[in-house]
Amino acid sequence: METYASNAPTQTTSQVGKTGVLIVNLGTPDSPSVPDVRKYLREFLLDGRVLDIAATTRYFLVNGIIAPFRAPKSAKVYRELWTETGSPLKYYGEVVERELQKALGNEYVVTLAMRYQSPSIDAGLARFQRLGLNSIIVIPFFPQYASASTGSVYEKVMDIVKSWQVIPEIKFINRFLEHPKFIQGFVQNGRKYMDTRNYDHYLFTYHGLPERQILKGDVTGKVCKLGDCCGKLHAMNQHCYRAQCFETTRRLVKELGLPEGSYTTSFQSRLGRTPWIKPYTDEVIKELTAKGVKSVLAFSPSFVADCLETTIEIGDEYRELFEEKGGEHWQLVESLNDSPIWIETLVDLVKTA
Ligand SMILES: C=CC1=C(C)c2cc3[nH]c(cc4nc(cc5[nH]c(cc1n2)c(C)c5CCC(=O)O)C(CCC(=O)O)=C4C)c(C)c3C=C
Ligand SMILES: [Fe+2]
Ligand SMILES: [Fe+2]
Repeated sequence: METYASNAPTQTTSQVGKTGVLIVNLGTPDSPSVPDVRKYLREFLLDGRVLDIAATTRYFLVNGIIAPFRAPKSAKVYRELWTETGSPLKYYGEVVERELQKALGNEYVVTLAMRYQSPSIDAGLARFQRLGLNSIIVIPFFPQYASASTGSVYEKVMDIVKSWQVIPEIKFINRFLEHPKFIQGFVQNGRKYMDTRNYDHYLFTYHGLPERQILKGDVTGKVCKLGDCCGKLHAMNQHCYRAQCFETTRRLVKELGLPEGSYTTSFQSRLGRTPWIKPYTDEVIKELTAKGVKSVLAFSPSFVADCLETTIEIGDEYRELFEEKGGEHWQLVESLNDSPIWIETLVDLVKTA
């Protein structure tokens, strides 16, 4: 068979013609030690798509303030998250890598990468280059598109392959919130709790973003006002992350059969003093408890694997706030992790790419 990269060092004819599938999640520290967490935060927050401010201010802020002061605090929380298999984000990534490889068979080479820290996107793509694969499918593990997540993965991949002599066909999966099996995965997990008790309210809490990042994505400058306009996803606001989150909730609510008024969409994890997209999860929790809500089932559909933002922020910190304000029963629905339906979702995404 013809190969396009005949000088690739470990290429074998048996690999030629295969498709590389690069599954990419955000990344996590190598360990919960302060130096490793600092290294992770530095790489993450020096990304101009994540902290989208002037480069000199970003360097000053990250190196002078965030890395020295936030790293010890974050490391403490990462120690609570860490299990005997390490960081859940990475552990589930590795299981999914194996399961997806099994499900796809030997026409495909599946490789896990992290946008920050390890295993790196450089290493994953170098593997594909050595094997002389014909095409690559990149699946960022973010159900909704955001410049800070999916956009950053695209930029990194393009930055690496730009120096290759032969750039194979590359397909990027932009988002998958509409995929019925992705929705069904969260529905299955949620039903496990709904079958055993009733909840006063259902919360769909997504990773937040600075408002300016959403507004920069509106090329017309006229469509997104960060208000009710994001409530419906249509041709003109396709790239609005906030609108994509509301659409995700709409689909989940439909499948779960939740009545109007029994659920809320909110945004968590804000950092810094600039405005982030609203409503803020902590404020919603205070409003709900003030209205007498005693039990909440919380979904986190911007994450496909449990991580610091789900297990600790939603599972522990928001629970504490809820109970402090008079709430009685707070339950986090686990993420898709290594569930068979998540593997089936990925198989579909690959086969239809
Ligand atoms: C400006 C800051 C941040 C933006 C913008 C941002 C966007 C964003 N992040 C995720 C997914 C994850 N983020 C995680 C952790 C995390 N996020 C930020 C900041 C921004 N994220 C920080 C500083 C951290 C580290 C933890 C901390 O110190 O608080 C994680 C968890 C990783 C883990 O190890 O478990 C995920 C996942 C998305 C999808 C997103 C844009 C939509
Ligand atoms: Fe984040
Ligand atoms: Fe919007």
